[in-house]
Amino acid sequence: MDQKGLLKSFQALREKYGDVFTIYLGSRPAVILWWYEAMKEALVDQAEAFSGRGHIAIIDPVFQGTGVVFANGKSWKVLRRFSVTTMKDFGMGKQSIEERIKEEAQCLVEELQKSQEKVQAEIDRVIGAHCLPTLEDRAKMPYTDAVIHEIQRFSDLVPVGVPHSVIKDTHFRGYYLPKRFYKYTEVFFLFSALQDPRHFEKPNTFYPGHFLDAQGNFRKPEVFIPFSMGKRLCLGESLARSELFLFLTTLLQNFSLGSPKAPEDIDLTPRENGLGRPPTLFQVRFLPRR
Ligand code: HEM
Repeated sequence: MDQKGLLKSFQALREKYGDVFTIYLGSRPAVILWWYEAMKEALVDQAEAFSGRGHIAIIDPVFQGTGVVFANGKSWKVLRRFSVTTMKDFGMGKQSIEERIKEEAQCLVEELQKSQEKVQAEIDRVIGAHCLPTLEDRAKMPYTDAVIHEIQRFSDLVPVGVPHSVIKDTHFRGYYLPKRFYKYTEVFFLFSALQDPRHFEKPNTFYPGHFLDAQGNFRKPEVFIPFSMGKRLCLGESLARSELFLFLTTLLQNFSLGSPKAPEDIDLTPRENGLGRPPTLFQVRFLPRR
């Protein structure tokens, strides 16, 4: 295994052993499921069995199995129900949360406008006119929506997501995953589904067309699952999607983004860091548009 390029090592193993295989993280077995189809079979078709949360050795001492993300069993069910209700009470998806996000986005714009940074190069990606963007605009802005989805697809920040575990004896594609492994076996889901050449025409290129049909309407391929699926589906999906839309549109309404480097000189290769793919550090300049 290449410690600095675990994902490449996984890729090589997948080519040799197929879409379901086990690796050992130290002495702990971890089952890897590759591609959307395997993930769907586990997370949706056998949702209950795969709803356990895997144990991440470095995180366990901090959370000690508490908090909705890392809890298991009854406490997870209670916490998840509580979180969903609380988020609804906070107005998730309703006007109030939209207002709050817009206020935050506006504050960010004001902060950036205060700084007198000049740009060397600029990219004009203009959305909207003079009013503040609202969530209602999203349906009328298929290209913007496609760009946002393509940013998420292309960056594929955490391709392995958060590990799961099986909470009962489980048969999966001819393999047996016993419950007694519950505390010892992680199941990782490779979100590299986002780079699947069978579903995305140009998987290694930033291409918003992946999310547009021939008429330019927004379309979301079924395999686009950066928020996972099934019982552990990200609780913040709706909030995160609202934020991404309102922040990006508000920023681009007020600024053109520029880079001191020519576009062709910008290296988009992510820094591979363990199981994540954080982007390289970029210098970005914001040029006020008025
Ligand atoms: C672009 C932003 C985000 C992405 C891509 C993302 C992605 C994910 C993923 C992949 C998981 C693991 C799902 C699984 O175990 O199968 C997750 C879990 C979770 N996310 Fe997010 N998330 C985002 C933002 C947020 C935000 C803003 C919140 C809070 C408001 C949030 C709250 C949670 C919670 C509570 C869980 C644990 C759910 C559970 O274990 O039952 N996320 N997220």
